[in-house]
Amino acid sequence: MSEAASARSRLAADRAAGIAPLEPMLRAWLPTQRWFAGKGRAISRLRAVSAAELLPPGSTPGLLHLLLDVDGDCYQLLLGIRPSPLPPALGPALIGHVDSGPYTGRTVYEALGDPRLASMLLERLRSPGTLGPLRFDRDPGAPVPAGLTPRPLSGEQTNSSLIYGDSYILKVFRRVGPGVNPDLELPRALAAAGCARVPAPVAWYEADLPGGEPLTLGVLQPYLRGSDDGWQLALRRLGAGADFTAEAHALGRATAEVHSALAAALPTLALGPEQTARLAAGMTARLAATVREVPALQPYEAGLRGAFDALAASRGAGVPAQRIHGDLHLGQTLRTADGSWSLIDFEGEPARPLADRRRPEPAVRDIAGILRSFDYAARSHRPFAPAWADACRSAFCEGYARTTGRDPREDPVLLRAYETDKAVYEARYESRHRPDWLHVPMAAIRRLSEPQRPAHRMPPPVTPGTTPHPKPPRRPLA
Ligand SMILES: Nc1ncnc2c1ncn2[C@@H]1O[C@H](COP(=O)(O)OP(=O)(O)O)[C@@H](O)[C@H]1O
Ligand SMILES: O=P(O)(O)O[C@H]1O[C@H](CO)[C@@H](O[C@H]2O[C@H](CO)[C@@H](O)[C@H](O)[C@H]2O)[C@H](O)[C@H]1O
Repeated sequence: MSEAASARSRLAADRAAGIAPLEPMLRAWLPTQRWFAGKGRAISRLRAVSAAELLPPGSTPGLLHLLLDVDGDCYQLLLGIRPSPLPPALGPALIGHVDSGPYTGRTVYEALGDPRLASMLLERLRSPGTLGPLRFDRDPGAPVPAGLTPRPLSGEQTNSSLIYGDSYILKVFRRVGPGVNPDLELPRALAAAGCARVPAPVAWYEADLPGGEPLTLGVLQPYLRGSDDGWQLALRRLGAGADFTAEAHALGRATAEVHSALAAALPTLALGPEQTARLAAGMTARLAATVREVPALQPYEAGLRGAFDALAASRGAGVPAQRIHGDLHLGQTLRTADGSWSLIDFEGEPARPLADRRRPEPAVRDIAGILRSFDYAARSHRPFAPAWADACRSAFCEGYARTTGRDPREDPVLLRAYETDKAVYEARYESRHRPDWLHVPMAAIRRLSEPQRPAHRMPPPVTPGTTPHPKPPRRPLA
């Protein structure tokens, strides 16, 4: 680090203590952000964990990087600082005006909305090095061109992303914690193993804070221009009364390739009877907690528990466990312009502790996630299209088996336990975030709580492209 930069970082450390004048505006602004997890309750504690000036506030614009502890959760903020008033184009990014302390008379705003600051961030990622607690790194074999035009990604997401020149996408993680984020760790491991199913990180940045592991803050990876999100594609096909089994089959193969590469590249385990029983106990405990939160589940609790009891009782031999995606559903898949599938967003379920998300698990957890997604798609359609979902589920499993030699349906007890666990998770997710969608996991809950009958098993394999498909929708989606 240059002398000037080190002086700046010392100054920034002093300013971490001096951000007090920003506090009131941050308290008001944070709950308005999609990525802020503490909505619905007043913020009691807010303090800066670190501050680094990527551009000093004397420059116009200035760029301040903050890690904020908000009631025990750590958030990453990138704040632009300019003299008032802001240019009109930055109006929507406004956070507030400062009237005391080191930034007196200036306006603070969300930096990712400012193309100049977004460009500056890319420049920083292009040249490895440190600035205060921040460490910028890149893959030396994948140089990123300068001067790419930035734009924020529109649409719902857990974090915040910027697209550069339609060639790269930078994900800025919002809620962060010590330990490498699997969304950096797994794609890097896959890239090193030569697996092309996942866009390979080309640059990333982390924070080194005293006394802990580094925190992953952002990852830059190639942007798959012109790709279709698997969820939207499935809905479009359903709406047109069209078949999706060829795609489901190919997605099964792609998922299996990713699983095989992860198993080869990273530690694996065989879960013995005790560990399997513990896994089942974890699912049972999640169910009990969810029943308390979503009373509609209560009549089905005993039936659902049966799936977990069966898992606990079923094991003589070990269940293979490995690193997995952890939150796989159709919205995490991209079909590229050449028709091949890629998987994205390896963060896992963001609400789970990082240590849990990094633990090896049976790969069937991911498979259950995709199978549930076909059901979601079919139930978003009017009329409900069960044959479409069944055919997709079969085609996916077949594609998976084609690559790994093992059809997930050969272990119905394990598959049912994971599908049940996912449906329970979805019931909680929907009741918290989209109550209008609760009926979708509830339908699965009813089905999965029934005693297992042979008829309950999935239909035999289909030849892709030959599925009976539903009629076009008669009325809009729910
Ligand atoms: N490499 C990529 N190429 C094209 N689009 C992408 C890529 N990575 C992410 N996206 C798009 O960005 C959206 C958000 O990405 P995601 O990793 O799911 O972020 P988050 O974890 O914040 O939800 C995805 O749904 C997808 O549409
Ligand atoms: O946004 P994330 O990727 O973190 O995932 C969360 O939100 C998903 C909805 O956006 C939710 O997925 C559920 O709904 C999908 C349709 O919108 C469906 O395809 C999935 O199968 C279903 O689980 C996901 O559960 C939640 O973690």
